[in-house]
Amino acid sequence: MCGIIGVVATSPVNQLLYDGLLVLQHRGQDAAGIATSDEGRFFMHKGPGLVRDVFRTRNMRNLVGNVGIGHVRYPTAGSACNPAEAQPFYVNSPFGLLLAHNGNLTNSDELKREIFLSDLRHINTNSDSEVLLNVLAHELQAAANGFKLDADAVFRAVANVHRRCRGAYAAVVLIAGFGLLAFRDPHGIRPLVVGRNETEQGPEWLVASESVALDVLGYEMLRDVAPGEAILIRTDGEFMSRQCAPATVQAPCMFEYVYLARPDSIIDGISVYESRVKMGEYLADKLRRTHPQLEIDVVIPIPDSSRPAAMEMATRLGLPYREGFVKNRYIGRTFIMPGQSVRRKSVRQKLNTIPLEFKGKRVLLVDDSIVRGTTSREIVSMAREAGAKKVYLASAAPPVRHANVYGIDMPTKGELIAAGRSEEEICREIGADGLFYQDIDDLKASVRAINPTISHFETSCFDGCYVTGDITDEYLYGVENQRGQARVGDDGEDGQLDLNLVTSSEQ
Ligand SMILES: O=P(O)(O)OC[C@H]1O[C@H](OP(=O)(O)OP(=O)(O)O)[C@H](O)[C@@H]1O
Ligand SMILES: NC(=O)CC[C@H](N)C(=O)O
Ligand SMILES: [Mg+2]
Repeated sequence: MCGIIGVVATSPVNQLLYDGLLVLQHRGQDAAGIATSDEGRFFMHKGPGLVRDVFRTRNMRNLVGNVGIGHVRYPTAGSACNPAEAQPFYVNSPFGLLLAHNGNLTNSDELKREIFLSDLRHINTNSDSEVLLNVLAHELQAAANGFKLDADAVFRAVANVHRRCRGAYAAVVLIAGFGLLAFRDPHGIRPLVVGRNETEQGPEWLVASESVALDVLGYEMLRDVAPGEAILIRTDGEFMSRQCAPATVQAPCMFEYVYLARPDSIIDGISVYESRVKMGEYLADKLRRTHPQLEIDVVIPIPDSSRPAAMEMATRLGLPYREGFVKNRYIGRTFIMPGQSVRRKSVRQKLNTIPLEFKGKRVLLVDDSIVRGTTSREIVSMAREAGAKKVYLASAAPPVRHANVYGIDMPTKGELIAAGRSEEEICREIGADGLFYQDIDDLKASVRAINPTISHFETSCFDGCYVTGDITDEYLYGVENQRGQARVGDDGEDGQLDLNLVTSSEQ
């Protein structure tokens, strides 16, 4: 779940893209990049690290132009420490293209072979996003009418991308001298919204992973990009869109609502915050139903993402809500950090207890999800060290028992604390006195309560049902091996990349 952003404006966009990436930082902490376009010429700076570390004033000055795209990366293919896999990716032919991608292709190995053998294109990294760009490049070349590119050709090319690519992809693409293209896979697994800003010089358009970017940058939210849809904005501000997939079954990723997205975002008509509050409501009702005698003195959230659910649980159960853990705001999200040892260390560095809230009490700790158990193991023992009499743990999401192949880096079942374990065994493993999970149906109901028009969600990590229909055990086994090897040495490395590209503007 990387963060992507694209803009067509009437004035320079470098600062706007930087600010937008800062707002999307929670979606990827490993690398960042911005590319801009000015009169058919591309400018790009990208590298490993947080947005604030990757861009210096001199880099920003070089990013000229009124059109651009940006990316923050959380790798699901390749490795976190390879600077060559930072995005956007560039190909010079046809026309000059730059792409930023959120998601994960599930047939990238197959496509890579095909691209080499039939399309005569070379892929130089292990990133599936480079594959996506090359498929698009090939299809654009084939669809372009002679040397002239028009909107119809672009939409036909995206239709062929949908035909060839499997998995999850929300992408923004700069086409040199032509404009900004944005598209979402036929299931709409990863989010993408479009907004507009009226200026005296004409309309400006912004496409981003989450609506919070529109809010903060002063754009008015127009709508979500529909599953399978492509949006094309010419450099002069002309806006066009077309449905490019023959059949779509909308299935937004459930984990966006549980954890990934910011609570102040609205994805596919569902307020992330409201859905999390509902999760708390359903979980409180389940707890009362299944454990009517359980005595709890206080509800304590595990910051940050669990707060809305924890607060609602406390209200519903008629219990006090207390902030028992203080978070160091300068340490990023643990779950999306590369490498288990760094994740474990960061939980202790990030969270500290206020003993007063634990001493002699029966505490109910609430988290949004338990994935590898890194956070809960540490937190439960910290609560005991702080003097808690009983430590119960509730998870606003059901047990995560299956690998994710659509843009969340949990490719190996073995790393998931709930894989192959009963709830009692997980509870023992975590060291809690009781463990309470949300039911999958209640999770779905929590999200549907906000927007009943969406009937399907991508819930594979909870139920093992993969919406794209192409995921076999053999495939999952292959991914486990591949990712296991790629992650070795994911401990960070410096290496920034500047590109100052001259491209043709003769389209
Ligand atoms: O079981 P685990 O593998 O530890 O993963 C789950 C935990 O990771 C996330 O927190 P994170 O610290 O990433 O971010 P947050 O501050 O948004 O809660 C999530 O909110 C859980 O607390
Ligand atoms: N989490 C994502 O969206 C990752 C995008 C892409 N698969 C990469 O690894 O860079
Ligand atoms: Mg958390």
